[in-house]
Amino acid sequence: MANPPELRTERVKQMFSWTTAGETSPPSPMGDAKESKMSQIQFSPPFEKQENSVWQKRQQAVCVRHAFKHYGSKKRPNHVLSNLNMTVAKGTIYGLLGASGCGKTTLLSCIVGRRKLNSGEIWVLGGKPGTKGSGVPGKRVGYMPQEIALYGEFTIRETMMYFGWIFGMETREIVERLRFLLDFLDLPSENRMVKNLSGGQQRRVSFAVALMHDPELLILDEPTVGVDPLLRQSIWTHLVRITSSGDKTVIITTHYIEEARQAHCIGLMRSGRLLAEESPQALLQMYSCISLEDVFLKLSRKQGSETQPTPQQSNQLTTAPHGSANGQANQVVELNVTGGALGLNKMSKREEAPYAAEDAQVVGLVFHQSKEVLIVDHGAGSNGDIPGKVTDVTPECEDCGDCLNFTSRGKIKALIQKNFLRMWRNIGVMLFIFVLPVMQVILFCLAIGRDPSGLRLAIVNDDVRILDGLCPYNASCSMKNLSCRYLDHLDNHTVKEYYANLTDALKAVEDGEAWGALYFNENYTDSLVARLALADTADNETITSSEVQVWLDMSNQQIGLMLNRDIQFSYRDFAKDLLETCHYNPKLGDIPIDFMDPIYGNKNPSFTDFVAPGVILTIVFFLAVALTSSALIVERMEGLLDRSWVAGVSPGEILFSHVVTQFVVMCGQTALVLIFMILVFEVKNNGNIMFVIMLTLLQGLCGMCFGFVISAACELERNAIQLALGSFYPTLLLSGVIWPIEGMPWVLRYVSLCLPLTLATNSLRSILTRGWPITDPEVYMGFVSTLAWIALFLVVTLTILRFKRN
Ligand SMILES: Nc1ncnc2c1ncn2[C@@H]1O[C@H](COP(=O)(O)OP(=O)(O)OP(=O)(O)O)[C@@H](O)[C@H]1O
Repeated sequence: MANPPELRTERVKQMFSWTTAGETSPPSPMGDAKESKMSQIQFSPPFEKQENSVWQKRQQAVCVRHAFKHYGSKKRPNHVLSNLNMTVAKGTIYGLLGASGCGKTTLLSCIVGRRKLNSGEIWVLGGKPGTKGSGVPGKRVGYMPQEIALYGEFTIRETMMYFGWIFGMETREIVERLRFLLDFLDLPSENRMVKNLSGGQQRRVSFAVALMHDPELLILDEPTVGVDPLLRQSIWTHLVRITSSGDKTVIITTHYIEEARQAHCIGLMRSGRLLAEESPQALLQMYSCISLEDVFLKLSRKQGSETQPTPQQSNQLTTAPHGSANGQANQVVELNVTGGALGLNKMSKREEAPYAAEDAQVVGLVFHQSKEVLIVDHGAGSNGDIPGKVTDVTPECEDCGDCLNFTSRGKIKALIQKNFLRMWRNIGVMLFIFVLPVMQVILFCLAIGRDPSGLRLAIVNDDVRILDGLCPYNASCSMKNLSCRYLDHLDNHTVKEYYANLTDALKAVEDGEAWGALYFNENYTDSLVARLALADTADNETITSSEVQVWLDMSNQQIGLMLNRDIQFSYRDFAKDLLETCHYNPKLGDIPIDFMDPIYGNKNPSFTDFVAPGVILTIVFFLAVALTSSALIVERMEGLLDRSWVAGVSPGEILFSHVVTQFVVMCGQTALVLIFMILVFEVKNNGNIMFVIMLTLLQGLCGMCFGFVISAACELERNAIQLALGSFYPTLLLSGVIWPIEGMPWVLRYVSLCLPLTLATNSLRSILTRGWPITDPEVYMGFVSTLAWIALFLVVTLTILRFKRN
C-alpha cells in the first residue's frame, strides 16, 4: 500500500523522535510490509545501542556512522567529513543540504563506493559499498554526479545503450526505457550527440542515465541545476512517485532550498557533519517559519551569533583533539537567499562549532532543545576510530549472491563498443592508427641503411695528363697509366673531380666541396711496376712513389669508413684484374685471408637488416603506447570512468575492454608493418613468419600495457604525453635497436637488459636474420621477457587504478 507523503514524513520524524528520547513505547505500526520492518526498528533500543546493531543498519537504505574523510596528506589533511552520522530510511526522499564545499559530494561519492572513508562505516541497501555481493557500486544504485560525466561523441541513444548494457538490461528494455525518459525529461532526438546539447539538456541526459535501470537507490547530486521550473517540478513529482511504493529511495542534493520541501527528510550538513536530520514540516514548526528559506536564514543567524569565539574558545579550538567537534575549522556563514537558491559566503575564520554542546556526548543544534533533532555523538574515538586512521571499513558482505560473476556479457559489450565507437568517431585517430605505421616503415626503409652515393673526390693525377676530365688506360695487359686503371675501379658511390694541384684539392676538402683528396705522383705507374717486379728488393723511394696518397674528411663516420673501404677494395679489384689480364693468378693481388660465404647474412651486410627488427618492434610498441596512454585519462577527465565504476564496472573490465580493442587494432598495424617491411622493401626473413607475427603482436600488447600504466598514473593528458615521449628515446637508444648493446659500458648493458624491447629485439633479429627457431634460448627469451613485462604492467596498472579508486 502506498503511503501519502505526509504519513511518510511523519514516520521519518518518528524514527528520529525516539532515538534520543529514550522512549520505550514506539509509535504504532502502520500495517503494510514495510511498516512491520519499521516497527521492528522502533522497538529496538535507543540510538546509541541501535548503532551497534548491524541488522538495524542493514534495514536502512543508507546508514553512515562516525564517518571521517580527509583529502591531502596525513600531515596536512583537509578534513571533509568529521564524525558524520546519517540515516536514510528506505522508501524516502532525503534532501541533503549544506553550503558549497561542506562535503556533500564527498559523502555521496563514499556512499556509492567511488571513494572510501578514512574511518567509520557506511551501509548501503544492507551491504557495505565495494564488497562482493553488495551491488554497490553496481546496478542497485543510480548515480547522477554533479558534473555531466558523459561521452560527448555519443548520441543520447548510444549513451543509454552503454549504461543499459552495463546495468545488464536487454536492448529491448533499454529502448522502451529510453522512449519514456526522452518524453519524461523533454529531451531532443535520441540521435543528437551529447556534445551538441545545451547544458541543461546534457544534465537531463545525465539524469536519464541515473534513472535508466530503475534502481533501488537514486543518488542525485544537484539534478535540477539548469533545469527550468516546470521540468524541475515534474522531476520532483517523479521522485515522489517512485518512492511512494516504498522500495525506492532517493538522496538528493540541491541548492534550491524550497524544492527540498518535497523531501521526506532533510539532512543539514555543515563542516563535514550532519547538524540535523528532520522532516521539512518539523523544521518549519520548530522555527515557526512558512518557508524553508526562512528556517535556514534563522538557523544561520543563530549559528552566526553563537559561533563568535572568545579568545579562550579560540585557544581551545586549536588545542582540541583532532576530529572532535571543537577541533573543526569552521567558517562564519553569511546567508543570501536569492530567488530560492542558497548562497553562502564564507569568511575564513576559526570559530566554535555551532553544534558543540557542553555534553561532549551530544552533538546537536544547541539552540533547539527538541529531542527530535539531537544527533547523538559517541565521540571520535567511541569505536576506536581515529580520524585519519585508515580502517577496514568494507568487510565482505555475507549476502554474496553473485560473487562469482566476475563480469557480464553486457558490460563487456558496452565497454568494447564504446572503445570502437570512440575510435570510429575520430577520423584523425583512425588515420593515426593505420597510416602512421605504414609511413614510418616506408620512411625507415627509404631513408636508413642505404649506401651514400654521389660523394665527390678531389683527384690530382701527376702520373697521367688528364684532358677534359678523361683518364685514359688500356684494359689489356698493359703497364701504362695504371693510376687511371685503378681510378676506374673506384666507381662506386663516388664522383671524381680532377684538380691541377694538391693545394687546390686539399682546399676543396677543407671547404667541404669534396669528401677526400687522392694524389698520384708523376712516377706512380713506373714505381708500381717496379714494386711488383722487384718485390722485396724494391727500395723505399720506389715503394713510397707507388702509393696513392689519400686525405679523407672523417667527420662523418659512415661516409669516411665507406670511402676508406671503397678505396682499399678498389685497389684489390684493380690488382686482381691486372694480374688476371697478364695471366697471373689473381689471388696474388688479394690479402692472404679468404672470407668464405658467411654462415648468416651475406658478405655485404646491410644496416637495414640490422635495424629493421628493432624498428618493427619500436613502431608497434610506441604506437600502442601513444594510443592507450591517454585513453583512461580522457575517460577520467570526462567523468565517464568514475560513472562507469559506480555503475559496477571494475578496473579489470575496463582494462580487458581496452586490451580487446587494442588487440584488433594491433593485428591491423602488425600486418601493415610486416607486409611493407618484408614484402615491399624485402627486409630479409630467414625464420618462421608465424613467430615474427606473434612476437610483434606481443610487443604491441606490451606497449599497450605500458600505455595503461602511464594512463593510470598521470592525472593530466599532457603529463601522459610527456611521459610517453620521454620514455621513447631512452628505450630506443638502450635497447640495442640502432647500435649493438655490446658497445655499451657494462652498467648500461644491464640497464638495457631490463628494458622491454631489448630481448625482444634480439629475438626478432635472430629469427629474421639467422632463421633461428623458437627453441633457441635467444629467441624464446624475447617471448618470455615480453610476457613478463605485459604481466608486470597490468599488475601495476590495476594496482594504481584500485588505489586511485579508493
Ligand atoms: N579530489 C579532491 N581532492 C582534494 N580536495 C577535494 C577533492 N574533492 C573535494 N575536495 C575538497 O573537499 C571539500 C568538500 O568538497 P565537496 O565537493 O564534497 O563539497 P560539496 O558540499 O559537494 O560542494 P558543492 O555544493 O559546491 O558541490 C572542498 O573543500 C573541496 O575543495
